[in-house]
Amino acid sequence: MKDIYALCEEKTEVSKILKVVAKWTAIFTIGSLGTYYRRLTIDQLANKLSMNLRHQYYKVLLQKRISLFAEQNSGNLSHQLGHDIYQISQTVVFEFSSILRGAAFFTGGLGYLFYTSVPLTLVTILPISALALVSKHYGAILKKEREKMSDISRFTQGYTRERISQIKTVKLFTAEGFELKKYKELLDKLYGQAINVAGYSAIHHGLMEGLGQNALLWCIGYGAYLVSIDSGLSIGKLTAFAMYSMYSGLGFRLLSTGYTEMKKVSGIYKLINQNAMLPDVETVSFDSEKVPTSVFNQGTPYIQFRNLTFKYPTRDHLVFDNISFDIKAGEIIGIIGQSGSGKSSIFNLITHLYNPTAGEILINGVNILEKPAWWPRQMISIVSQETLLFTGSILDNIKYSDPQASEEAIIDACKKADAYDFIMEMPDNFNTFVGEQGYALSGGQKQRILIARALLKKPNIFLFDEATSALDASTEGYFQDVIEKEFKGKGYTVIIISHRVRSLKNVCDRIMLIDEGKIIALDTFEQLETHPEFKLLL
Ligand SMILES: Nc1ncnc2c1ncn2[C@@H]1O[C@H](COP(=O)(O)OP(=O)(O)OP(=O)(O)O)[C@@H](O)[C@H]1O
Repeated sequence: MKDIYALCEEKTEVSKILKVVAKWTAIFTIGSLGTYYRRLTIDQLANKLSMNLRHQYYKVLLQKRISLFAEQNSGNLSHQLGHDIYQISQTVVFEFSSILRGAAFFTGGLGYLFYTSVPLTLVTILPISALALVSKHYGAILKKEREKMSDISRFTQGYTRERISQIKTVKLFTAEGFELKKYKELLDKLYGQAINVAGYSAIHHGLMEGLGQNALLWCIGYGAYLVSIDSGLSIGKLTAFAMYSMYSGLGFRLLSTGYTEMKKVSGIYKLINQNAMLPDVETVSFDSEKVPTSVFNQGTPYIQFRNLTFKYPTRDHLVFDNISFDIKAGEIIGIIGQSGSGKSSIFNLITHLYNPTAGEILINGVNILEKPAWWPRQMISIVSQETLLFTGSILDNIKYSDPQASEEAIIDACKKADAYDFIMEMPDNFNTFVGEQGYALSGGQKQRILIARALLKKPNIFLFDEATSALDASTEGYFQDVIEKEFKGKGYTVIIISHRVRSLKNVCDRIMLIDEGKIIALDTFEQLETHPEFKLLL
């Protein structure tokens, strides 16, 4: 750039000025093209990184045991998966490139400054060093404050996400006013923290700008003095010096902003990494591995619980303390017991959603706890109050259990589940949209679709957890017929949890009576009638 500054040293011919300006116009144009490609490449890189990280993190989350999801707010996890990872990727890629540019500007500029005038450089460096200290100090404070803001923001987002997904409950409790007030409180908290962050950020930027400008002023002032005492520094050199000190300043600012931003996302990354590293993982079948046929070759599955002790990870209370029982191949078993006695926990264990503290669970003699978690789940279909429908069409929901299922198989499953007729009466038949969690359907319709979905999977073991609670008496009768017609003696082992004890009488081979985690009896309905605990449930 010497030739540009030389123009300022003395009177120069217009043609020479034009030549120099034309040369530098070309250089700057190439530079701007470089900027275009740099931005494009960086953007592409950032987006690619974000996609890859999201994909990886989703994969990690899908491998976590269900207990992680019980402990964490789902809004929090999806915020991390979406917003947080995007922010990390953008920051890392953009700031890394900024840091590289900053380092080039800073070291190149500084080198030139020392080369031009050592004393002037030292005078200029003083405020820049102060700038570095200020940046470090406020960078650390800002990081903490932003982390706090991020926590509040995450909580707020999770809170509203849950309320919106449960809008029916909010409305039925006429809690709109309460919710609005609560949201305002959360927003006020968020705003308060945002103001805190803004305050520190403003101080940081104000000081940086003030010190930066002073650095330039001191440089020019001292430079003018050096020119006035004929120290060998010309006006042209001083102009060049001022330009390069601005480059160094810009380089420094890029470095310091890059550092602050990297620190900011490192906090967010730490939280994500904490979740990712949680040890409670299970083996997931991403490649649709199959349970070896040898297990099926042994025929209809029989199930054995051996000396099983279990507690939920978040509780100290033992749900089961050393229980054992056998379910024979092809049996239809009913489970009854007071609320909280442990009925659903048996399903949670057979499906290996949770690990027992001690004992064994055997299916056809194979201890499922020694197998990957997907192993028993592949053999089991479960219909429960907790399994919900996804946003999408009826067909999407039914095919979820077997995306490759033929139309014939789908219709067959729907007919067996008594779902076919009502689906055909829907405005778009199988393509009817069911809304989030199946809002656009009645409770009974939802459950029939769930049963059709479970049937389509063609499992060996069926688990029904209060599956008939939303069905009317006639449909429930039909459901019992289905169980008898489709399951009894057809190579399935079936377990049904029900509060409607009498409804199990004709369907089940045996009934398991549980009380506070203890198996009181596992016998025929008639035999159970002698138990006082059984009478309480009738
Ligand atoms: N995810 C969980 N985390 C911690 N404790 C749980 C969890 N699920 C159930 N429990 C506790 O385990 C015990 C047994 O619960 P379980 O759901 O198995 O009972 P249940 O007989 O199916 O009850 P209900 O008939 O009311 O559905 C209860 O004390 C319950 O509070």
